[in-house]
Amino acid sequence: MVVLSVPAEVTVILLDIEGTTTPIAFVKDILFPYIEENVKEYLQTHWEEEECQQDVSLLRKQAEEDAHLDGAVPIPAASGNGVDDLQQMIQAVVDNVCWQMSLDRKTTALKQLQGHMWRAAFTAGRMKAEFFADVVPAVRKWREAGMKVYIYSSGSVEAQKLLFGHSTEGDILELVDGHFDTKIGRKVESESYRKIADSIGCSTNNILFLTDVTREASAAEEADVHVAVVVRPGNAGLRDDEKTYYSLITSFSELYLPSST
Ligand SMILES: CSCCC(=O)C(=O)COP(=O)(O)O
Ligand SMILES: [Mg+2]
Repeated sequence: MVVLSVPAEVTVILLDIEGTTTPIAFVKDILFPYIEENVKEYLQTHWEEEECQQDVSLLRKQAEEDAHLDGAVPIPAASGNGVDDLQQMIQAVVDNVCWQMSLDRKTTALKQLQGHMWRAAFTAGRMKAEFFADVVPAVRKWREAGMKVYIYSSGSVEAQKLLFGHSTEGDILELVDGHFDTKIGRKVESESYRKIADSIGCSTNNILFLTDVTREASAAEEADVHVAVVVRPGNAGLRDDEKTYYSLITSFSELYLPSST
């Protein structure tokens, strides 16, 4: 088995979700289709609620910023002109959400609405999040060795908590010391990793970030965070130069903590 030694200065392990702790197939084949199939009904049922109106406002603001992009779908402001106007507005939000999802965009606005929609499915027990088999045993071991474990995903913090709270391994939320999402910044920007270190109260070089996406690894590394790229079944392939440059692991069990036996 390949073993990757964790540098002694590392005290925090920061984990990506999709493609790292959780199969991309679970996200692409279960979580995302749930949104596409249910968004219209969700909006029609929850439209009058404050939370739903906040989600729509954030999506509208994002749509304004996206206006210059090819195929962007605008969301008109409410004119208050009755049922037809409402149905048109809901359809515009649906089309905007589906357009963003077709590009796998990671905007905070999209991720916030998705999180709210998944809540009903997870809490009703209609959905359970999948984790790779090596994840929970490794995280337990790291924590026993004194490591802190944090999550940094484009999925909203609320959605992250749903996944960890309703997994095929049971409620594993207690294994996580804290969560970060794109509210702290995009995962492909190095400043986000500096802010995460500040928020945890450590230096960036105390963190080891595990992700499947090399653009995220590169941004983290630029901020002096240690990185390893996680290679899982179903993940996008890596170029040869990426395979040579990055430390690669195929299972969390390949990480060796000098402090553990
Ligand atoms: C709570 S994760 C839901 C999946 C998701 O929406 C997503 O965008 C995953 O992105 P990641 O940053 O974990 O690769
Ligand atoms: Mg990922």
